[in-house]
Amino acid sequence: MSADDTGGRDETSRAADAAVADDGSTVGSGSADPDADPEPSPPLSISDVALSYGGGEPIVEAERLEVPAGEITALIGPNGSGKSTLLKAMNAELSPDRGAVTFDGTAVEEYGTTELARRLGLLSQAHTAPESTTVRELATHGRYPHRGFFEGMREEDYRAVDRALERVGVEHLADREVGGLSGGQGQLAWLAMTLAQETEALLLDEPTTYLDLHHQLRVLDAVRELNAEHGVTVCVVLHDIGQAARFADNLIVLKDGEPYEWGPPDEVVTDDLLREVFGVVADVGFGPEGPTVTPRTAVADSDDGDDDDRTV
Ligand SMILES: Nc1ncnc2c1ncn2[C@@H]1O[C@H](COP(=O)(O)OP(=O)(O)OP(=O)(O)O)[C@@H](O)[C@H]1O
Repeated sequence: MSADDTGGRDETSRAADAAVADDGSTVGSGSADPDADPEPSPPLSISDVALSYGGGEPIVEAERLEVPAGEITALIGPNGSGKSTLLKAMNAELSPDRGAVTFDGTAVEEYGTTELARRLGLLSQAHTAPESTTVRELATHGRYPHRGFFEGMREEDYRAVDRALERVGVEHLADREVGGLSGGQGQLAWLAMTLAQETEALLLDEPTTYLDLHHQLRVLDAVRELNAEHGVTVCVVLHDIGQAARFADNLIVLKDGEPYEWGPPDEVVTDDLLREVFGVVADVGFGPEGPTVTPRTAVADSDDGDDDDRTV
């Protein structure tokens, strides 16, 4: 699918407000039959958006993009191409200079902060918490949007925190202070906080950074599980293109702040794309789980992507 193709997806099939599922969780709309497919959470849509910091030159411009309802979409692109900036706009942290980002048909800025946080969870790259905060306390912060201002933790909040710690595999770190964690352990702790929010949609900015392969797969499995069990809509920034192609239902490729291509991985990932967008010569194959990518070498900086095959 090309960047300017509207895709014609039906935006009317939106889930009702989050309901309490059988296991007490509040993600998605739940279902009486555990074997039935969950009703998908709403989509995120971007139309005619220009994003900048402080009203300067646009960093991202996109006519139309969609993170489809109840599907996993990976946002990929070179360093500085605008992935985090786009995610910030999806979470109403950055107001568009033009156009709108909508979730469930409403511009994200029109939601109150707490209401949006109840429905949309963001794992950003910028983490700050007092060093003495324990992993469990951090995960507990994820429950604030679901509690009244003066309310303490309810039974369902404790259960949500336990579920998040378990999903991410950090129960054994629950009483450790975040200041004493390794980079990867810290990343998992912040992810547990985001999952404890139990939202209908998840925006994850490089959730696998710092993680060894086992933990990368564990995190992606946890996200896939949430998507399959609760229909959670996911937009995730990943740098490993092969991993993104295996994991996601759709890819959005950003280049220099503009959508270059979007659609299913087997349509999007080609050796031309890897060369022209990522500046790498790579072999692209097709396995049972979708495209496989074997990077060979970096294209020389002076190569403009024409027929010249020089490599560094
Ligand atoms: N707070 C900011 N103020 C001004 N410019 C910014 C700010 N944050 C990012 N930028 C600029 O916006 C552009 C896109 O940055 P962004 O972080 O969105 O890219 P990215 O694709 O997520 O990159 P990476 O893969 O390196 O994380 C870059 O040129 C960056 O320098």
